[in-house]
Amino acid sequence: MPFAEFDDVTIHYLDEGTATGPALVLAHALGTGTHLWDNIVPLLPPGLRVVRYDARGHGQSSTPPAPYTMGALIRDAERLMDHLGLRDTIFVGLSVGGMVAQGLAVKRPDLVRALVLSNTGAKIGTPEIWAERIATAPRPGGMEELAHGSCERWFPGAYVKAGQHQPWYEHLCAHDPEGYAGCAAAISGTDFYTPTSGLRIPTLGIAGAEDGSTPPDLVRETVDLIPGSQFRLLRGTGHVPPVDAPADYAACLVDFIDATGHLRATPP
Ligand SMILES: O=C(O)CC1=CCC(=O)O1
Repeated sequence: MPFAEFDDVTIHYLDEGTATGPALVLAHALGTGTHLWDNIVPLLPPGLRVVRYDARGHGQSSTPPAPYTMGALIRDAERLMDHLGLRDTIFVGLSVGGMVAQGLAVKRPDLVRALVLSNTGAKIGTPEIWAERIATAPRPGGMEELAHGSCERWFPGAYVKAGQHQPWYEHLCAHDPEGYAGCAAAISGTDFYTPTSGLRIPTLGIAGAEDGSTPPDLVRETVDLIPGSQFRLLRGTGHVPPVDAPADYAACLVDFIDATGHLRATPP
């Protein structure tokens, strides 16, 4: 199981596909992990190197004491990519992963040649919403309460009614409250409207029509900060389309990878 050890955190990652190919990096949402991408990776074109990782406080990465800053989450991605010798990648970030994507592209343009900002925003929620979740996470039954609310916001009603959300509900219930609260604090303190509006790289925004966390208008407003960006609205899905609409989601990625010429790019 690959791990990268840094001074304050150990990051678990998966490095798949063609080792010498141009790279795609996948950064997940709050309360999920590398498995968010399980249905997507097999649908990506051959020839790519596909790297995904667990954010600090998530999955098999370590959980430093909360709270975390967005700067720390960005630094983790940066250090992992340097550790793996990745440059000129397409960085796909979903939700908080999309915030990391924006910050990383501003900080280290050598690492990111194109961006997919999926179900995310330059700013997500309000300090009050995040303070409430940070207080709830460590309470007895707190993660269950958060898991319930998350599934309501993340998935279309019919998906929840049919019980298809159940594995994700259980995953969220079992999530380390410190890791959840730590990353929630990072989101709470982040407003990327100004830095993101300075980006000048190919960008695709992906939104789910039934996303109760980062609605389509927020995703569109965010990618509109970057001149020339594209926007795709996926119907019948919510906040985590790699889970409930993998074929449509992968098709968006494949079209974008084609349009950027990434597979024709010379690997680093
Ligand atoms: O938990 C949510 O409602 C949605 C969310 C915000 C940031 C993230 O990664 O997930």
